[in-house]
Amino acid sequence: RKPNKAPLPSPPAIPFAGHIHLVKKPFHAVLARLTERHGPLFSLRLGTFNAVVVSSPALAKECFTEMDVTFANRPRLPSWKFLSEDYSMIATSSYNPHWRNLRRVAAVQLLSTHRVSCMSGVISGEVHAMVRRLNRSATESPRIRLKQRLFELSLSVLMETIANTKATRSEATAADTDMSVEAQEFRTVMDNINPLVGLANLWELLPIVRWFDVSGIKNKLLASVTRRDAFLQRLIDAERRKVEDGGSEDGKKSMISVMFGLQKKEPNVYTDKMIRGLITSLFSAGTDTILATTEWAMSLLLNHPTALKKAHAQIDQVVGTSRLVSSEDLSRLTYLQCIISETLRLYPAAPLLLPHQTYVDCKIGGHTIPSGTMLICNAYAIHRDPNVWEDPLEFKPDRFEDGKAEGLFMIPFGMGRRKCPGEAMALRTMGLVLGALIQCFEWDRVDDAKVDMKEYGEEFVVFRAIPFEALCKPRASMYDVLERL
Ligand code: HEM
Repeated sequence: RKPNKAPLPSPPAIPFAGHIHLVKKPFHAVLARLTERHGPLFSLRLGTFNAVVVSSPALAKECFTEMDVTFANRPRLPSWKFLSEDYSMIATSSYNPHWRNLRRVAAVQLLSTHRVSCMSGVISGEVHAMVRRLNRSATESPRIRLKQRLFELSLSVLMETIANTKATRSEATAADTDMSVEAQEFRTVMDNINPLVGLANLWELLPIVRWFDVSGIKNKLLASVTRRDAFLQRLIDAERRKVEDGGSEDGKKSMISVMFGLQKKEPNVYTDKMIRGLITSLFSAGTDTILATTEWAMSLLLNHPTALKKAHAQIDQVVGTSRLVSSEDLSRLTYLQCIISETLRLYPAAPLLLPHQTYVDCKIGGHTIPSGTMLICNAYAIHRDPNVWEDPLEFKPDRFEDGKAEGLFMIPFGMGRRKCPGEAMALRTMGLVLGALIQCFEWDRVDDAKVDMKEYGEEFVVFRAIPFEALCKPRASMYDVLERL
């Protein structure tokens, strides 16, 4: 590519403050609007961070293929110091041998496709439990909220696969909250942390806000971290006791016991700190992302009843009505997969991925980018690029049918070295839960109005601004299956 001597486009800045006036939630939407004005590559000064924002398939490919290593670092966001034991956890660590080791354990030992297949029975078990409780609630009162139920589901899938907690975990109640004691505890921790961190918070960006810290953000973060760590330490201790008592057979091993096995062989590499850090990262990265995507999918389906009917019909044809959707069915439920892809296109749970950073001077689009610059990749804008997608704002799962979208660029899980290692687990869980929700229940809007699709961006995940609410009726043809759950 030819060098580009022209300065990088940049919105008007305020002396000293840079572009702080542009920092608003949801930040991906602000950046998408700036892209319309300044093009797919522009720079921002966000307090102490110099950033470039990339919003086109070509530039994203350039950053995450040719320049993958160059951009494999993470910026040092102040909140990550407290949340991730001084930047030592997988999602926040710099690109170095320590990160490579964490990544190998996560991708190969804990979350590989093979491991996810081994965990399928456990994931299905949690989906069945959710459907059983939903059936009970819907029979009593058809008006259903899904957010807490989906959080309970994603947390219990992680608790079960990470720490085999079935025997000790409390039962979620059938009431509308449908949250176990553990889910309520972890939700509180996440709700306390989420609004305080991420790129759209002045505390992250401006040292002066941190020095005075009038809202006491640092102390709030530290208090939440103490609570989070106590929750996770209890899981680790309980699993250690079980392993000492003999543990489970290979295929059914929890992630913690897999790591204890590694620790036995190489105690200096697989330290307690490393195990605790990995567990923390998986819980933080895996719960809200699965919850948000499934909630978006259900909202889109309620606004597009034809797609919902088509998914129903395929599930009835492939699975029938005498049993629930299973992992083995997922590859044949092609339309369900199209729905999940189209949801991830329109509402990627982490619309700006996680921020990257270059550790050397480099070039993007021919422009020189100095070492230490933060890279923000706007997957949300890329997924809605009219040059790539026909009717980009429309929900059209059919566009993915029969490989029609092959070659069209989307990166809901990121790309390159720092790509999400939880993709296989997320897709398996979302396929099973969405498949079961469609198979077992009739869904309808609570009134004639379409489901409001307003977004609410916190931390790095974008949720529905108004929690999903719908009328839910068990399908008569599934009564027998639901009774047996
Ligand atoms: C719909 C569900 C999910 C979505 C959309 C998603 C998306 C992402 C994205 C965009 C990133 C950042 C990639 C980058 O920096 O370029 C990421 C990182 C990560 N995700 Fe996920 N994720 C999901 C579920 C999960 C699950 C279930 C787990 C594990 C249980 C997980 C674990 C991680 C970890 C550990 C990282 C950090 C990787 C690193 O920095 O090396 N994610 N995810």
